[in-house]
Amino acid sequence: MSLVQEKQIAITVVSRAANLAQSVFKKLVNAETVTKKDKSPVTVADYSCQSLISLLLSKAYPNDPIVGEEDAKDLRQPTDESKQLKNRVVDLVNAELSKPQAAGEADDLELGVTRSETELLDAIDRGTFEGSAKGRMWCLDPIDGTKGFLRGGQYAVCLALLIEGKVELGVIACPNLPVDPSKPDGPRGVVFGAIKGQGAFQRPISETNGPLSKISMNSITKESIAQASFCESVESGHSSQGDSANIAKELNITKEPVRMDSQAKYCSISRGDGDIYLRLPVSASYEEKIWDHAPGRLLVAEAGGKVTDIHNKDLDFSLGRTLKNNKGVIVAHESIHGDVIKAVQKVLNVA
Ligand SMILES: Nc1ncnc2c1ncn2[C@@H]1O[C@H](COP(=O)(O)O)[C@@H](OP(=O)(O)O)[C@H]1O
Ligand SMILES: [Mg+2]
Repeated sequence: MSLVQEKQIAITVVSRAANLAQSVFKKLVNAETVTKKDKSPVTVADYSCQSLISLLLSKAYPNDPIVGEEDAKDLRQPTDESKQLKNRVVDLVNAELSKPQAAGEADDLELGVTRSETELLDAIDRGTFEGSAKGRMWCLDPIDGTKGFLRGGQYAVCLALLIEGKVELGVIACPNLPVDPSKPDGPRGVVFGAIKGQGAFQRPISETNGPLSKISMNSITKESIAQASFCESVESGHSSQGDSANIAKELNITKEPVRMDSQAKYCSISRGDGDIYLRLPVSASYEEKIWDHAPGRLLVAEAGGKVTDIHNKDLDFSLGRTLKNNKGVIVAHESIHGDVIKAVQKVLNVA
């Protein structure tokens, strides 16, 4: 199967999951959110989107492993809370699966058919692959930016295909991002995608049969770097906002940072809504997760940007479920990435 066909499949499954997420968005009740051992929240939408995407992917690629953020352990507990959550997941996924195939959606996914509870829970657990430098694997973040999802901000459904440890295809759906950035109150919901060597594109999620438009980062030079705008996490625990302010000062950037949850940051700068994305380590021990960066990294690269860590090393997706050989993430247009790295290394006192 060609990467172009795989792209159509990835866009279809991610867009379906984005529809599902949108239907849950803001309607969550407490019983639909649980707190994981590491204290991060996980919602009925995280489980449902992982189930839906893993299930559809396994129709198209029964042998491909999936590295997904969630597992179904909590849904399999014999408590009332777990049962309630599980029933809601099954209902939501089946409601989306039962919608017939629309024009433009990929064939062979058996859309229009509901599934048993066992199939849907097993699909979630297909995401427990440990990662590999060999062969094919999919990398899935069913709801990236769960805190953004809960607070009514940005969130993203993120899927990437990796071959021999390299990202070959990436698709990200942002249900809450304006279709036209100049009309923040206009329609929302955009799907972004990229194939290695073939560019980056976007399309409204709802237009399953609509054209994909090519996107690119703003061209920016050393001379205009002071006019750049940068984005970072809303969560100060995910990226040091004090360090980013000092880096901005070092680059003579005066615009306030744009704070946004999820890989919507990669999407925004890929289409020129901003110029730089800084993710600066808060704790020395945290290892970035591959599903938080795989599709975003390809999207930016295909839109004219460069993505490295704070040591100017490429992100290495071949080492398991985390980027264990990288620290932080620095994203900027190729023409200014070197200058941004210099400022980052000066402020953080690293080389
Ligand atoms: N201490 C930390 N440093 C950096 N990232 C962290 C972190 N703790 C959690 N994260 C990750 O940050 C992601 C959200 O990124 P952002 O801050 O850009 O919105 C979370 O994804 P999920 O929301 O999918 O769990 C989670 O994987
Ligand atoms: Mg995430």
